[in-house]
Amino acid sequence: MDKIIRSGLDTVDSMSTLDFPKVSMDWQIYEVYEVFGHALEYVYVVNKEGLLVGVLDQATMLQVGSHKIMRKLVGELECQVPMCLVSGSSANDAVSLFFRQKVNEVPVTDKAGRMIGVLKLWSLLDHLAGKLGRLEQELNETKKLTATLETVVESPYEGIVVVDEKGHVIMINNFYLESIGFTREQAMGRHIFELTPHSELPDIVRTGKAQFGEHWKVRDREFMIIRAPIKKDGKIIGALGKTLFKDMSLARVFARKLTQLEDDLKFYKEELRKIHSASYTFDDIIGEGLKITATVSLAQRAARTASTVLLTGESGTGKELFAHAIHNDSVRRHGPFIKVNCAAIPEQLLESELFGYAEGAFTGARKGGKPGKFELANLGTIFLDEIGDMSLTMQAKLLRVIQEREIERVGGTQPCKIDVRIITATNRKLDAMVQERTFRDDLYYRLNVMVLELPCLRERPGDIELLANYMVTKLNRKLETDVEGISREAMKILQSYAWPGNVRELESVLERTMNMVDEPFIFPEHLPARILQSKMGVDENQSGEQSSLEEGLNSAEKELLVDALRRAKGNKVQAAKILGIHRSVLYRKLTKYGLGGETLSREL
Ligand SMILES: Nc1ncnc2c1ncn2[C@@H]1O[C@H](COP(=O)(O)OP(=O)(O)OP(=O)(O)O)[C@@H](O)[C@H]1O
Repeated sequence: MDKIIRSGLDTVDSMSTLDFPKVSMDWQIYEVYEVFGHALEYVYVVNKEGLLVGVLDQATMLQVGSHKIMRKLVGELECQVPMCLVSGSSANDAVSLFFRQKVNEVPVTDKAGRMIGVLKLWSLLDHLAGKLGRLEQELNETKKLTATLETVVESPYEGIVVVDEKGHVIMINNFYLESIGFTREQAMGRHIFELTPHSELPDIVRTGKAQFGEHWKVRDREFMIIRAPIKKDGKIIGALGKTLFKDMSLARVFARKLTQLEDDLKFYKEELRKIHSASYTFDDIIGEGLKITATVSLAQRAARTASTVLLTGESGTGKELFAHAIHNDSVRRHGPFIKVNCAAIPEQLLESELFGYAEGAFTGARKGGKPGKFELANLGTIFLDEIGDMSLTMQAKLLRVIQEREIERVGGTQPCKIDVRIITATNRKLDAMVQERTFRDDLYYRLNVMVLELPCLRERPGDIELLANYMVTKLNRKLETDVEGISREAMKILQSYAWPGNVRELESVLERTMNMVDEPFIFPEHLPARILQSKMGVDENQSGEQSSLEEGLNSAEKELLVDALRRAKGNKVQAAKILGIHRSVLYRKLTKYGLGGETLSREL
């Protein structure tokens, strides 16, 4: 008996995955579980404590005869089991009898007839019914999933094929079938090479490497496709081939859209970079006068250091231009250039604008907080324009930042180290403000490290012509105009004007004029009245020498005109070309020198 039980016990492990009911520990019974089939495949023998003491497999039972085993067991345990179990010639008969009678619980009594437990048989029918129910549910779910999958797979816009690990087609949609010219019956189960001889899906199965955006040509149609391995438990069990677009024309539309989006992105990135970068260099600073050239050299020297720079000068003298140039000539040129106009931001906002704010710092504060200009300028330059307009409170905070080289967001708790070069500018007299105690002296001394005083335009009249011509070229680009230049007379007027608004005023006068003028040259009558008024002074101051020079120039010009007309045989368009001037300028000059009609014929 021991031997039988032991040999049976050896099978327990191999059966552990089967769906057996659990042995209840509080049953004082002997249990027999029927597992499957019409025979008792296994008999579990449980002792009074409910512990499994043995497993008898079918072979053992058939060999020995289950009724004998039962008898033996019963004998050993001194109990009786009903005759139905032990009377049959084989275990099969006994089980059949049970199922016919739909009996699955049999009382077990001792020799004295006292019931000592229940012999339980697991009913195969109940077991199967339960299993069937579960299977049906699983089947329904699988059907639903299959229907969903079919809808997805049957896309009218994409072809899909799936092969197993041997390269045989196990799934294919109609779009794909149409593309390769096969029916479903012909394709399913066939090796992919029989459908598309150059298919790379078997390679994907072999290498496990996906391919994306590959070009695929089949029967004069072109597609863009992806191929990907299908894995289960880390093992490659097949491969998927999928076209990405209905055809290449759609792919091209998509590619065009993508390129457009990329271009837009590039454009906006560039715009953002421009906003946060300095646009001008020292080459953009025009001027040959002593004062301006000396200031440029000093600025170039400042660019090579990390010191704070203070730019002073009247409005429009080019302070911002210099700040850009210094940044662009410094080691920080690849870092950001952030400009803050301290006068333009309301006092209560300036602190958060400069230092940022932490999340929840105030009602309406952005989630995650917001970095301030100092943080944005990290590793670059911050240009604090109109520093003289900063309140005393803010001056104190700025001083702290300059001294500590760290900032703390409004409402924040953590100071943050920054590496920023500071350039400040003002058109106010900071030293006088210090005397008046409207500007902190300690901050003034911190800012006053390298001071650049920009000359105003009236101090360098010699540069007006240079600047004006430079502006005409610059404005032609901006306004898309074709102004060739400024006439001598108009230039004289510009040079005699005081330019209280400095270079900015000169630029705006020329912009306004160029917008109005239809001719290639700017003449005095095109200039604004306030500028023209300065002409009076010039006329009065003109010397005899200047007049004779002008006369000389005029007669030389007249000669050139006549000569060109002669060479062009009187053709004015041709003559204008020879002179390199516009036709309308030629007409104007002909009128000026009285070279119209008969006079001209005589001259020629
Ligand atoms: N030397 C110069 N060469 C060429 N352009 C100049 C020069 N100086 C100034 N400009 C031009 O004049 C205009 C005004 O210059 P900018 O804004 O730098 O002056 P600003 O001193 O900073 O003025 P504000 O004090 O009003 O801020 C800009 O278009 C600038 O390019």
